[in-house]
Order: sequence, then C-alpha cells, then structure tokens
Amino acid sequence: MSFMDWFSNLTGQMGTDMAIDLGTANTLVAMTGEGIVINEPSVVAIEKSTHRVLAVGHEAKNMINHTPEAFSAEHPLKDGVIADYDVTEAMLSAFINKAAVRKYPWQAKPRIVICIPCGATSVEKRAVFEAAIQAGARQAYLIEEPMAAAMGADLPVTEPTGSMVVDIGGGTTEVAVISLGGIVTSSSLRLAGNRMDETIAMHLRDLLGIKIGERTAEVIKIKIGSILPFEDGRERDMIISGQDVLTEQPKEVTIQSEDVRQALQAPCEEMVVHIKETFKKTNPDLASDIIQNGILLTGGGGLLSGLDRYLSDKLEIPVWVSETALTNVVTGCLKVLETPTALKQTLMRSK
Ligand SMILES: Nc1ncnc2c1ncn2[C@@H]1O[C@H](COP(=O)(O)OP(=O)(O)OP(=O)(O)O)[C@@H](O)[C@H]1O
Repeated sequence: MSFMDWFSNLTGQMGTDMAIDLGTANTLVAMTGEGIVINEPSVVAIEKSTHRVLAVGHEAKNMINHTPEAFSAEHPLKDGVIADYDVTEAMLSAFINKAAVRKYPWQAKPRIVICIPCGATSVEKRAVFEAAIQAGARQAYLIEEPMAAAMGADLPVTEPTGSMVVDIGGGTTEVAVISLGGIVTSSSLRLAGNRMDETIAMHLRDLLGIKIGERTAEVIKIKIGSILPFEDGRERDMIISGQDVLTEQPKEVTIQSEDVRQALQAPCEEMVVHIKETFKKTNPDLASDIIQNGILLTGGGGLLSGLDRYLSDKLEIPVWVSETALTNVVTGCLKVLETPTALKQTLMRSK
C-alpha cells in the first residue's frame, strides 16, 4: 500500500464517509458516526441576470420566497434522475461541503454512497456518479433506492426469503423484490408524490375554477389528502387561495377532503397496476414469502393517509408503512458504508 493510500484510508476512517439520498423532492446527507446531518429540499436558487448558483436547499427556497423576481428556482432532478447536470453538481457540492465538518485540516475527501432509481439508464447512472466525484467524493458508489430503503428499514435483505419494497418518492415509485442480498425483480414508475400534487391542482381547477400552484397542492395533499375515508370517520376541509381561472383575480374557496380524494384516484390506481405487474414477475416461492411477510411501503409519498390500507385491499397482500419512511434510503446508504461486503455489491464504484 502506498503512503497516499495508507494516509487516505487513515483519514477516511475519521468520520468523513457520507451517504446521500439524492431525491427529486429532498436531499438527505448522513455521515458515519453522526447520522443524518442534512435534510433539505432539492432546490437551487439561480440569479436570473448572471445564471450564477447563489444558494441551495432551504436557503434557496427562502431567497426565492422573498425576492422571486431576481432568482429562479431550479429543481435539478426530474423523475428521480438528473435533469440539469451542472446545477445538480453545484447542489451536491454545496451539501457535501456543508456536511463535512472538517475536524482535521488534513482530512481526506469523503467516500460517498449515493442512491439512484432502479430504472436509471447507464447514462443516468454515469451522470450521478460523475456529479458525486466532481462535487468532491474520494470514491463514489451507487446503490439502487429500494435496496437502500429496505436496508434502512431493517428488512432481512440478506436472508433466503423474499421481501417486497414499494418506495414512493416525489418523482418515482420504485418497486423491488429483494432476496439473498440482491434485487431479484424491480421496476420504476415515473409517477409519485409530484404527480399527486399535479392531479390535485388540475381537479380543483376543473371543479371549483381555481388555479393553484404545486406548492399549495402539496400542502393540501399532506393536510387533508387521503385515498380512503379517514379512519376516525370525519371528513376534513380547508380554505385555500389562488386565482380565478377566468378572471385571474384572487380567489378563496373551501375545499373538502372528498374532492381531494377523487383527484388522487388516478395516480394511486396507476401505482396498483405497476405493483401488480412487478409481483407477477416474481417467482412463486418468493411470492409466497411476500404474501406472508407483507409489503414495506416507504418514501414520503407512502405517508399519504390511507395508502397502506388501500394498497392492501387492492393487492390482497398486507402492506405496512414504515415509521421512518422519509429517511430509510439515506439510513440504508449509511449501512452500506458500514458493511464492507455490502459496499462490494454496489452497482458502480470509482476504484
Ligand atoms: N405526510 C405526507 N403525506 C403525503 N405525501 C407526503 C407526506 N410527506 C411527504 N410527502 C410527499 O413525499 C414526496 C417526497 O418524498 P421523498 O422525500 O421520499 O422523495 P424523494 O426521495 O425526494 O424523491 P424520489 O425518490 O422520487 O427522487 C413529496 O411528493 C411529498 O409531497
């Protein structure tokens, strides 16, 4: 081993390794020995006049809220994959620098495990990989999101039993059957939480003649959205403001949770079809394990009220929603870093 390798390994053991859940909606960074240190929206503020990146995450969102005419909000990831390479790299690099509390001036660059959707093409994988290296990784490793989510949720991924994961994020719904430490069958649907927001906005426009933005639609979904009637039997309502479709004048209306439920039917039905198709591709032994063990529902979209019960009814398989749905992927990536055998099984690595 050369002096540089030895030195790099030594400094690499000083807590600089990082796990990153590079999501369409949120980016989470966790560090070995520290846990989650960053949980921020995947948003970058760009100065319109110069096209310079001025801020990322919460800071970017605040800037845009206060002076929207001077900055544009970029979402560098669309449907789980990189849509704008330069802006993604700038965002990653800002998060990595923010997370790396440099305890020692000689500390090495971090090794980074970063997740990608199952359906990512080799070009999309390469883009994430390069972005991590350019943003400051010493070594970069890629892992598929549902595998990371399953590890984060403590599913028995290495055992000879079948576990099924449905990870509903902002941009993608990832479905995977895992056994003996690998993904046996998987598929990725480019429809998830963001599509729910869009269908809510469209439905309210048609029903009540009000135009709302995606941010308002997301608040509605989280506050009064549900795919089945609420378990306490009480429906909810909420006052929202937007613009009149015809006059574009300010408009305020009270919306009912039943209206939101109607809007959520189409995207949720599409998810059911997708999960059923993946289940059909599973071999009978693993399928019977899944029927016995149930399906893990994770990702922020999995928190939609009633979605676990709805999927259970439609699939005729028990579905349980993880209590740590928003953090399983990053926690799983961190476990990969801490388990050398798991690190070897990642999809792509730089050395
Ligand atoms: N309580 C909730 N009810 C319904 N949806 C929710 C809730 N909390 C978060 N979400 C939704 O979860 C989505 C974000 O989830 P998550 O952070 O897992 O996605 P991501 O990792 O950024 O996206 P992707 O994996 O697709 O790249 C958003 O659409 C958000 O509106």
